[in-house]
Amino acid sequence: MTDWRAPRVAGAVHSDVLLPGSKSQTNRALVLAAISDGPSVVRLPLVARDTELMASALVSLGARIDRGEDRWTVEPITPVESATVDCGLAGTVMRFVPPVAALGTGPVRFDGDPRARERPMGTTISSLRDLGVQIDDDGRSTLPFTVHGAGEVRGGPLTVDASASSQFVSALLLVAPRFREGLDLRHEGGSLPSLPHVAMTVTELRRRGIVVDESPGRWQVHPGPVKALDVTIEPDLSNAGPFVAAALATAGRVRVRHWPEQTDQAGDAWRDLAAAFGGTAARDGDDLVFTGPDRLRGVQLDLHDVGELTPVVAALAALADTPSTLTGIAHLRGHETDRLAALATEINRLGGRVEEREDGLVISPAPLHGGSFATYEDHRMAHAGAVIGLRVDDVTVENIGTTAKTYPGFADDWMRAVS
Ligand SMILES: O=C(O)C1=C[C@@H](OP(=O)(O)O)[C@@H](O)[C@H](O)C1
Ligand SMILES: C=C(OP(=O)(O)O)C(=O)O
Repeated sequence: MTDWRAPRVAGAVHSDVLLPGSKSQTNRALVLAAISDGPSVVRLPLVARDTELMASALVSLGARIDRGEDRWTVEPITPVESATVDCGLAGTVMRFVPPVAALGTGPVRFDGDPRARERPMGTTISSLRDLGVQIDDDGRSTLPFTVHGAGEVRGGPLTVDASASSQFVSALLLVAPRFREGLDLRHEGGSLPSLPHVAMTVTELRRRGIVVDESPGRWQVHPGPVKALDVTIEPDLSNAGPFVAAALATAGRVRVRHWPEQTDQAGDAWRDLAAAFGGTAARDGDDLVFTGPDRLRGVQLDLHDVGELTPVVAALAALADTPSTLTGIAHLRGHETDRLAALATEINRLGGRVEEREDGLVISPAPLHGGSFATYEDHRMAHAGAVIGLRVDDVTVENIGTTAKTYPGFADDWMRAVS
């Protein structure tokens, strides 16, 4: 646990940032490579706790991963007799890997960090059971559990409630081409969050030759081989958030290198979020340049589609000089921590005025003071603390090392960017 004094800046932040690869793209590329028809190459993968856990999980299921610098070669799974998978706190590992294990023949036991045992897993367990897969969970509907693969999964029609996490949908779609009948998946229940992440799943399947028919709340994945591919991972635009926020919070200017022209990443929404806070985002060649407003104003935003951006948005809102309302994000209570409770508690501890609502936060202007900002094993809470610390004296972010979940170099890159 390394507590870390967040750097306070006197003036505007001006900097260039080169971000590590996307967690969501890296972990999709690894899963698809592990079930594909030959060796795949993943270039510029994110190397961080969540992707290391994914790589280890797939290796324990029988894949081979040869890790060169900036280039991983993945040989697909050859079945193993049994395995154990450590999911850490990675939603993508705990939701994406059980359907892969269901294709195998031996028992695969899944567990993770203490908090992982509290994250929603019921839909993964019930959907695989509905497809005929045997799972032992001692009646808990959470981690730990054991998947007993029978060598194949029939697939076909399936209805799930994925209102707690889009990852329940993505997980099934990723492996569906390997089900005997493919999959005709419907979501029924509360509104499905994080739609860009589902779009990313569909894009990645199609790039590998899989036919996917889509209509709202329904995905039909045709069975067939997953073509091995040589892919390059985009920079992680969700992790661009704190740097974009540095420009917005200080009337600064931050250039994010290699921002893709077209992408499914949720973090692409930073272009609109910057405008909502009164800033600008302008393309300059391969890069996107964010400029902050003279006065940061509050925002009224429904973040249902891009929930993972909330902690940094909330930090900016706490620095704004008019009130903000953030809605559509009840599902954040099942993330790395209950992010609505954590943000309200920690911002209020620094003198803020945050009210927690059932599905969001109301954040009113208040003079903030220094203090300790707890992070609850949540990388994005650490980002939020760093952003607030730019404009408030003596903010200490507890356990900055938690950023290693998706961005091991965060603290160093932040110091460089803001000093
Ligand atoms: O599929 C993915 O890669 C992700 C989907 C989203 O999950 P939720 O739908 O649970 O928010 C997102 O928040 C998470 O960081 C990554
Ligand atoms: C919700 C997140 O992660 P996970 O993939 O563990 O769900 C996140 O990174 O904001």
